[in-house]
Amino acid sequence: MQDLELTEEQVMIRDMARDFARGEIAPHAQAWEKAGWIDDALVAKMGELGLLGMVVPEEWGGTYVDYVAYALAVEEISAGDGATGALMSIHNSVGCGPVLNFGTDEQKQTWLADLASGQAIGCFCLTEPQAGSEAHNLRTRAELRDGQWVINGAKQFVSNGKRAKLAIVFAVTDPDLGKKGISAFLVPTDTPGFNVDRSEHKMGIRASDTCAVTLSNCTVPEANLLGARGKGLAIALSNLEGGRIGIAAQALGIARAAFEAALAYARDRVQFDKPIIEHQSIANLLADMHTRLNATRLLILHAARLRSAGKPCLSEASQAKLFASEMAEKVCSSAIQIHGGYGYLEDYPVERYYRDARITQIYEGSSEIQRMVIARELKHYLV
Ligand SMILES: CC(C)(COP(=O)(O)OP(=O)(O)OC[C@H]1O[C@@H](n2cnc3c(N)ncnc32)[C@H](O)[C@@H]1OP(=O)(O)O)[C@@H](O)C(=O)NCCC(=O)NCCSC(=O)CCS(=O)O
Repeated sequence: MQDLELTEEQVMIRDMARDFARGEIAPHAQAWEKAGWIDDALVAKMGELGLLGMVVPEEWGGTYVDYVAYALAVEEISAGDGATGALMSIHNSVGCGPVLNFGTDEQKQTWLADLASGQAIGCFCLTEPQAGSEAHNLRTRAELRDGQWVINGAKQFVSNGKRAKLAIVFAVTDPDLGKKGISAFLVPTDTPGFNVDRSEHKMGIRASDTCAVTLSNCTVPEANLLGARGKGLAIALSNLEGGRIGIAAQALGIARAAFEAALAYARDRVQFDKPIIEHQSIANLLADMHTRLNATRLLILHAARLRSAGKPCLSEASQAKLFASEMAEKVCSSAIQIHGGYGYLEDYPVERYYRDARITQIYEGSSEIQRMVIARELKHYLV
């Protein structure tokens, strides 16, 4: 896709991320998947390059340019490895985002520079065994005792859970107030009582650590309340709005990697005396894949531009995530089809892309939730 609507700075960031992903991420993705862990040195390098502080302004130690630059960078890193794209997107959007948007100056001083440089990775502890799509149905409790918050409960599907130094934890502080009784907390993960119980064994993005966490009398100072008491759900949902742009970009990156692998294979693989790209059925598949990728990027950039401008983009972010994640499954499946039997083998990366892409229809709000959000926002649609 041509760069007509991108600034020089956006192109520069995208190209830097692309070179880095091609040189230092993609060659190791399969090994990291086997190890179930992204190399620590690579994560440190991402921090040095500014890739982990992309929503944080310079004054707080970050590299924020705008959400377009961020989305382009997530796409590139995810084209190198979907798991690394997940780490990057989740850390930026729902790790750094809540501190930046709702933290006091003191909380920002304490955390933002370390988060933005990657010295501290963030994780987002919202989901619970019984509270997935129904985000407000939390059982984790936080009680104020002698000037400290004592938190007890269980969290599920916490990406970056093992690696994180800071957890954004959502807990019920005022059970009688329903959705308005949920609050957010900054919990350093070395706080006694913050326990990572296990890393989950997943279908895809296996190098990304997805954890089950329990909080057992996990006690933090009163000052670790993030934002106003009772505003936890709004804090979670507003950061997920930005997060969904990141996950859409992740899906796009994975799908683009699958497309590029299929294109290269189709140019090389000869059947019936000619490269298979010269067979119309294969050429048509590639044409559809390319079109879907470019249409998706436009949706993502549109949502990213709105968010950069400080405009509401709840529906647009959900549209981008919905479309990108469903597109990614189709495109990755076509890439396997083009590879034939080889596409089903671990020797080629397309089977990993297919597995990695699947989660993007589920986390940070399933496709069903994105449709619900988009439909609800139609109340603003003027006819
Ligand atoms: C299904 C839901 C959309 C339902 O939401 P609710 O109806 O329960 O919420 P509301 O009453 O609409 O809003 C509550 C509160 O939040 C404010 N809000 C909502 N959206 C925004 C926004 N975009 N920006 C700012 N504020 C917002 C709203 O105004 C209300 O505030 P007040 O009370 O009026 O002050 C919702 O439950 C939902 O989205 N569910 C999906 C949850 C989800 O995505 N979970 C995934 C979590 S993380 C994960 O997947 C793991 C990977 S990772 O580690 O990231």
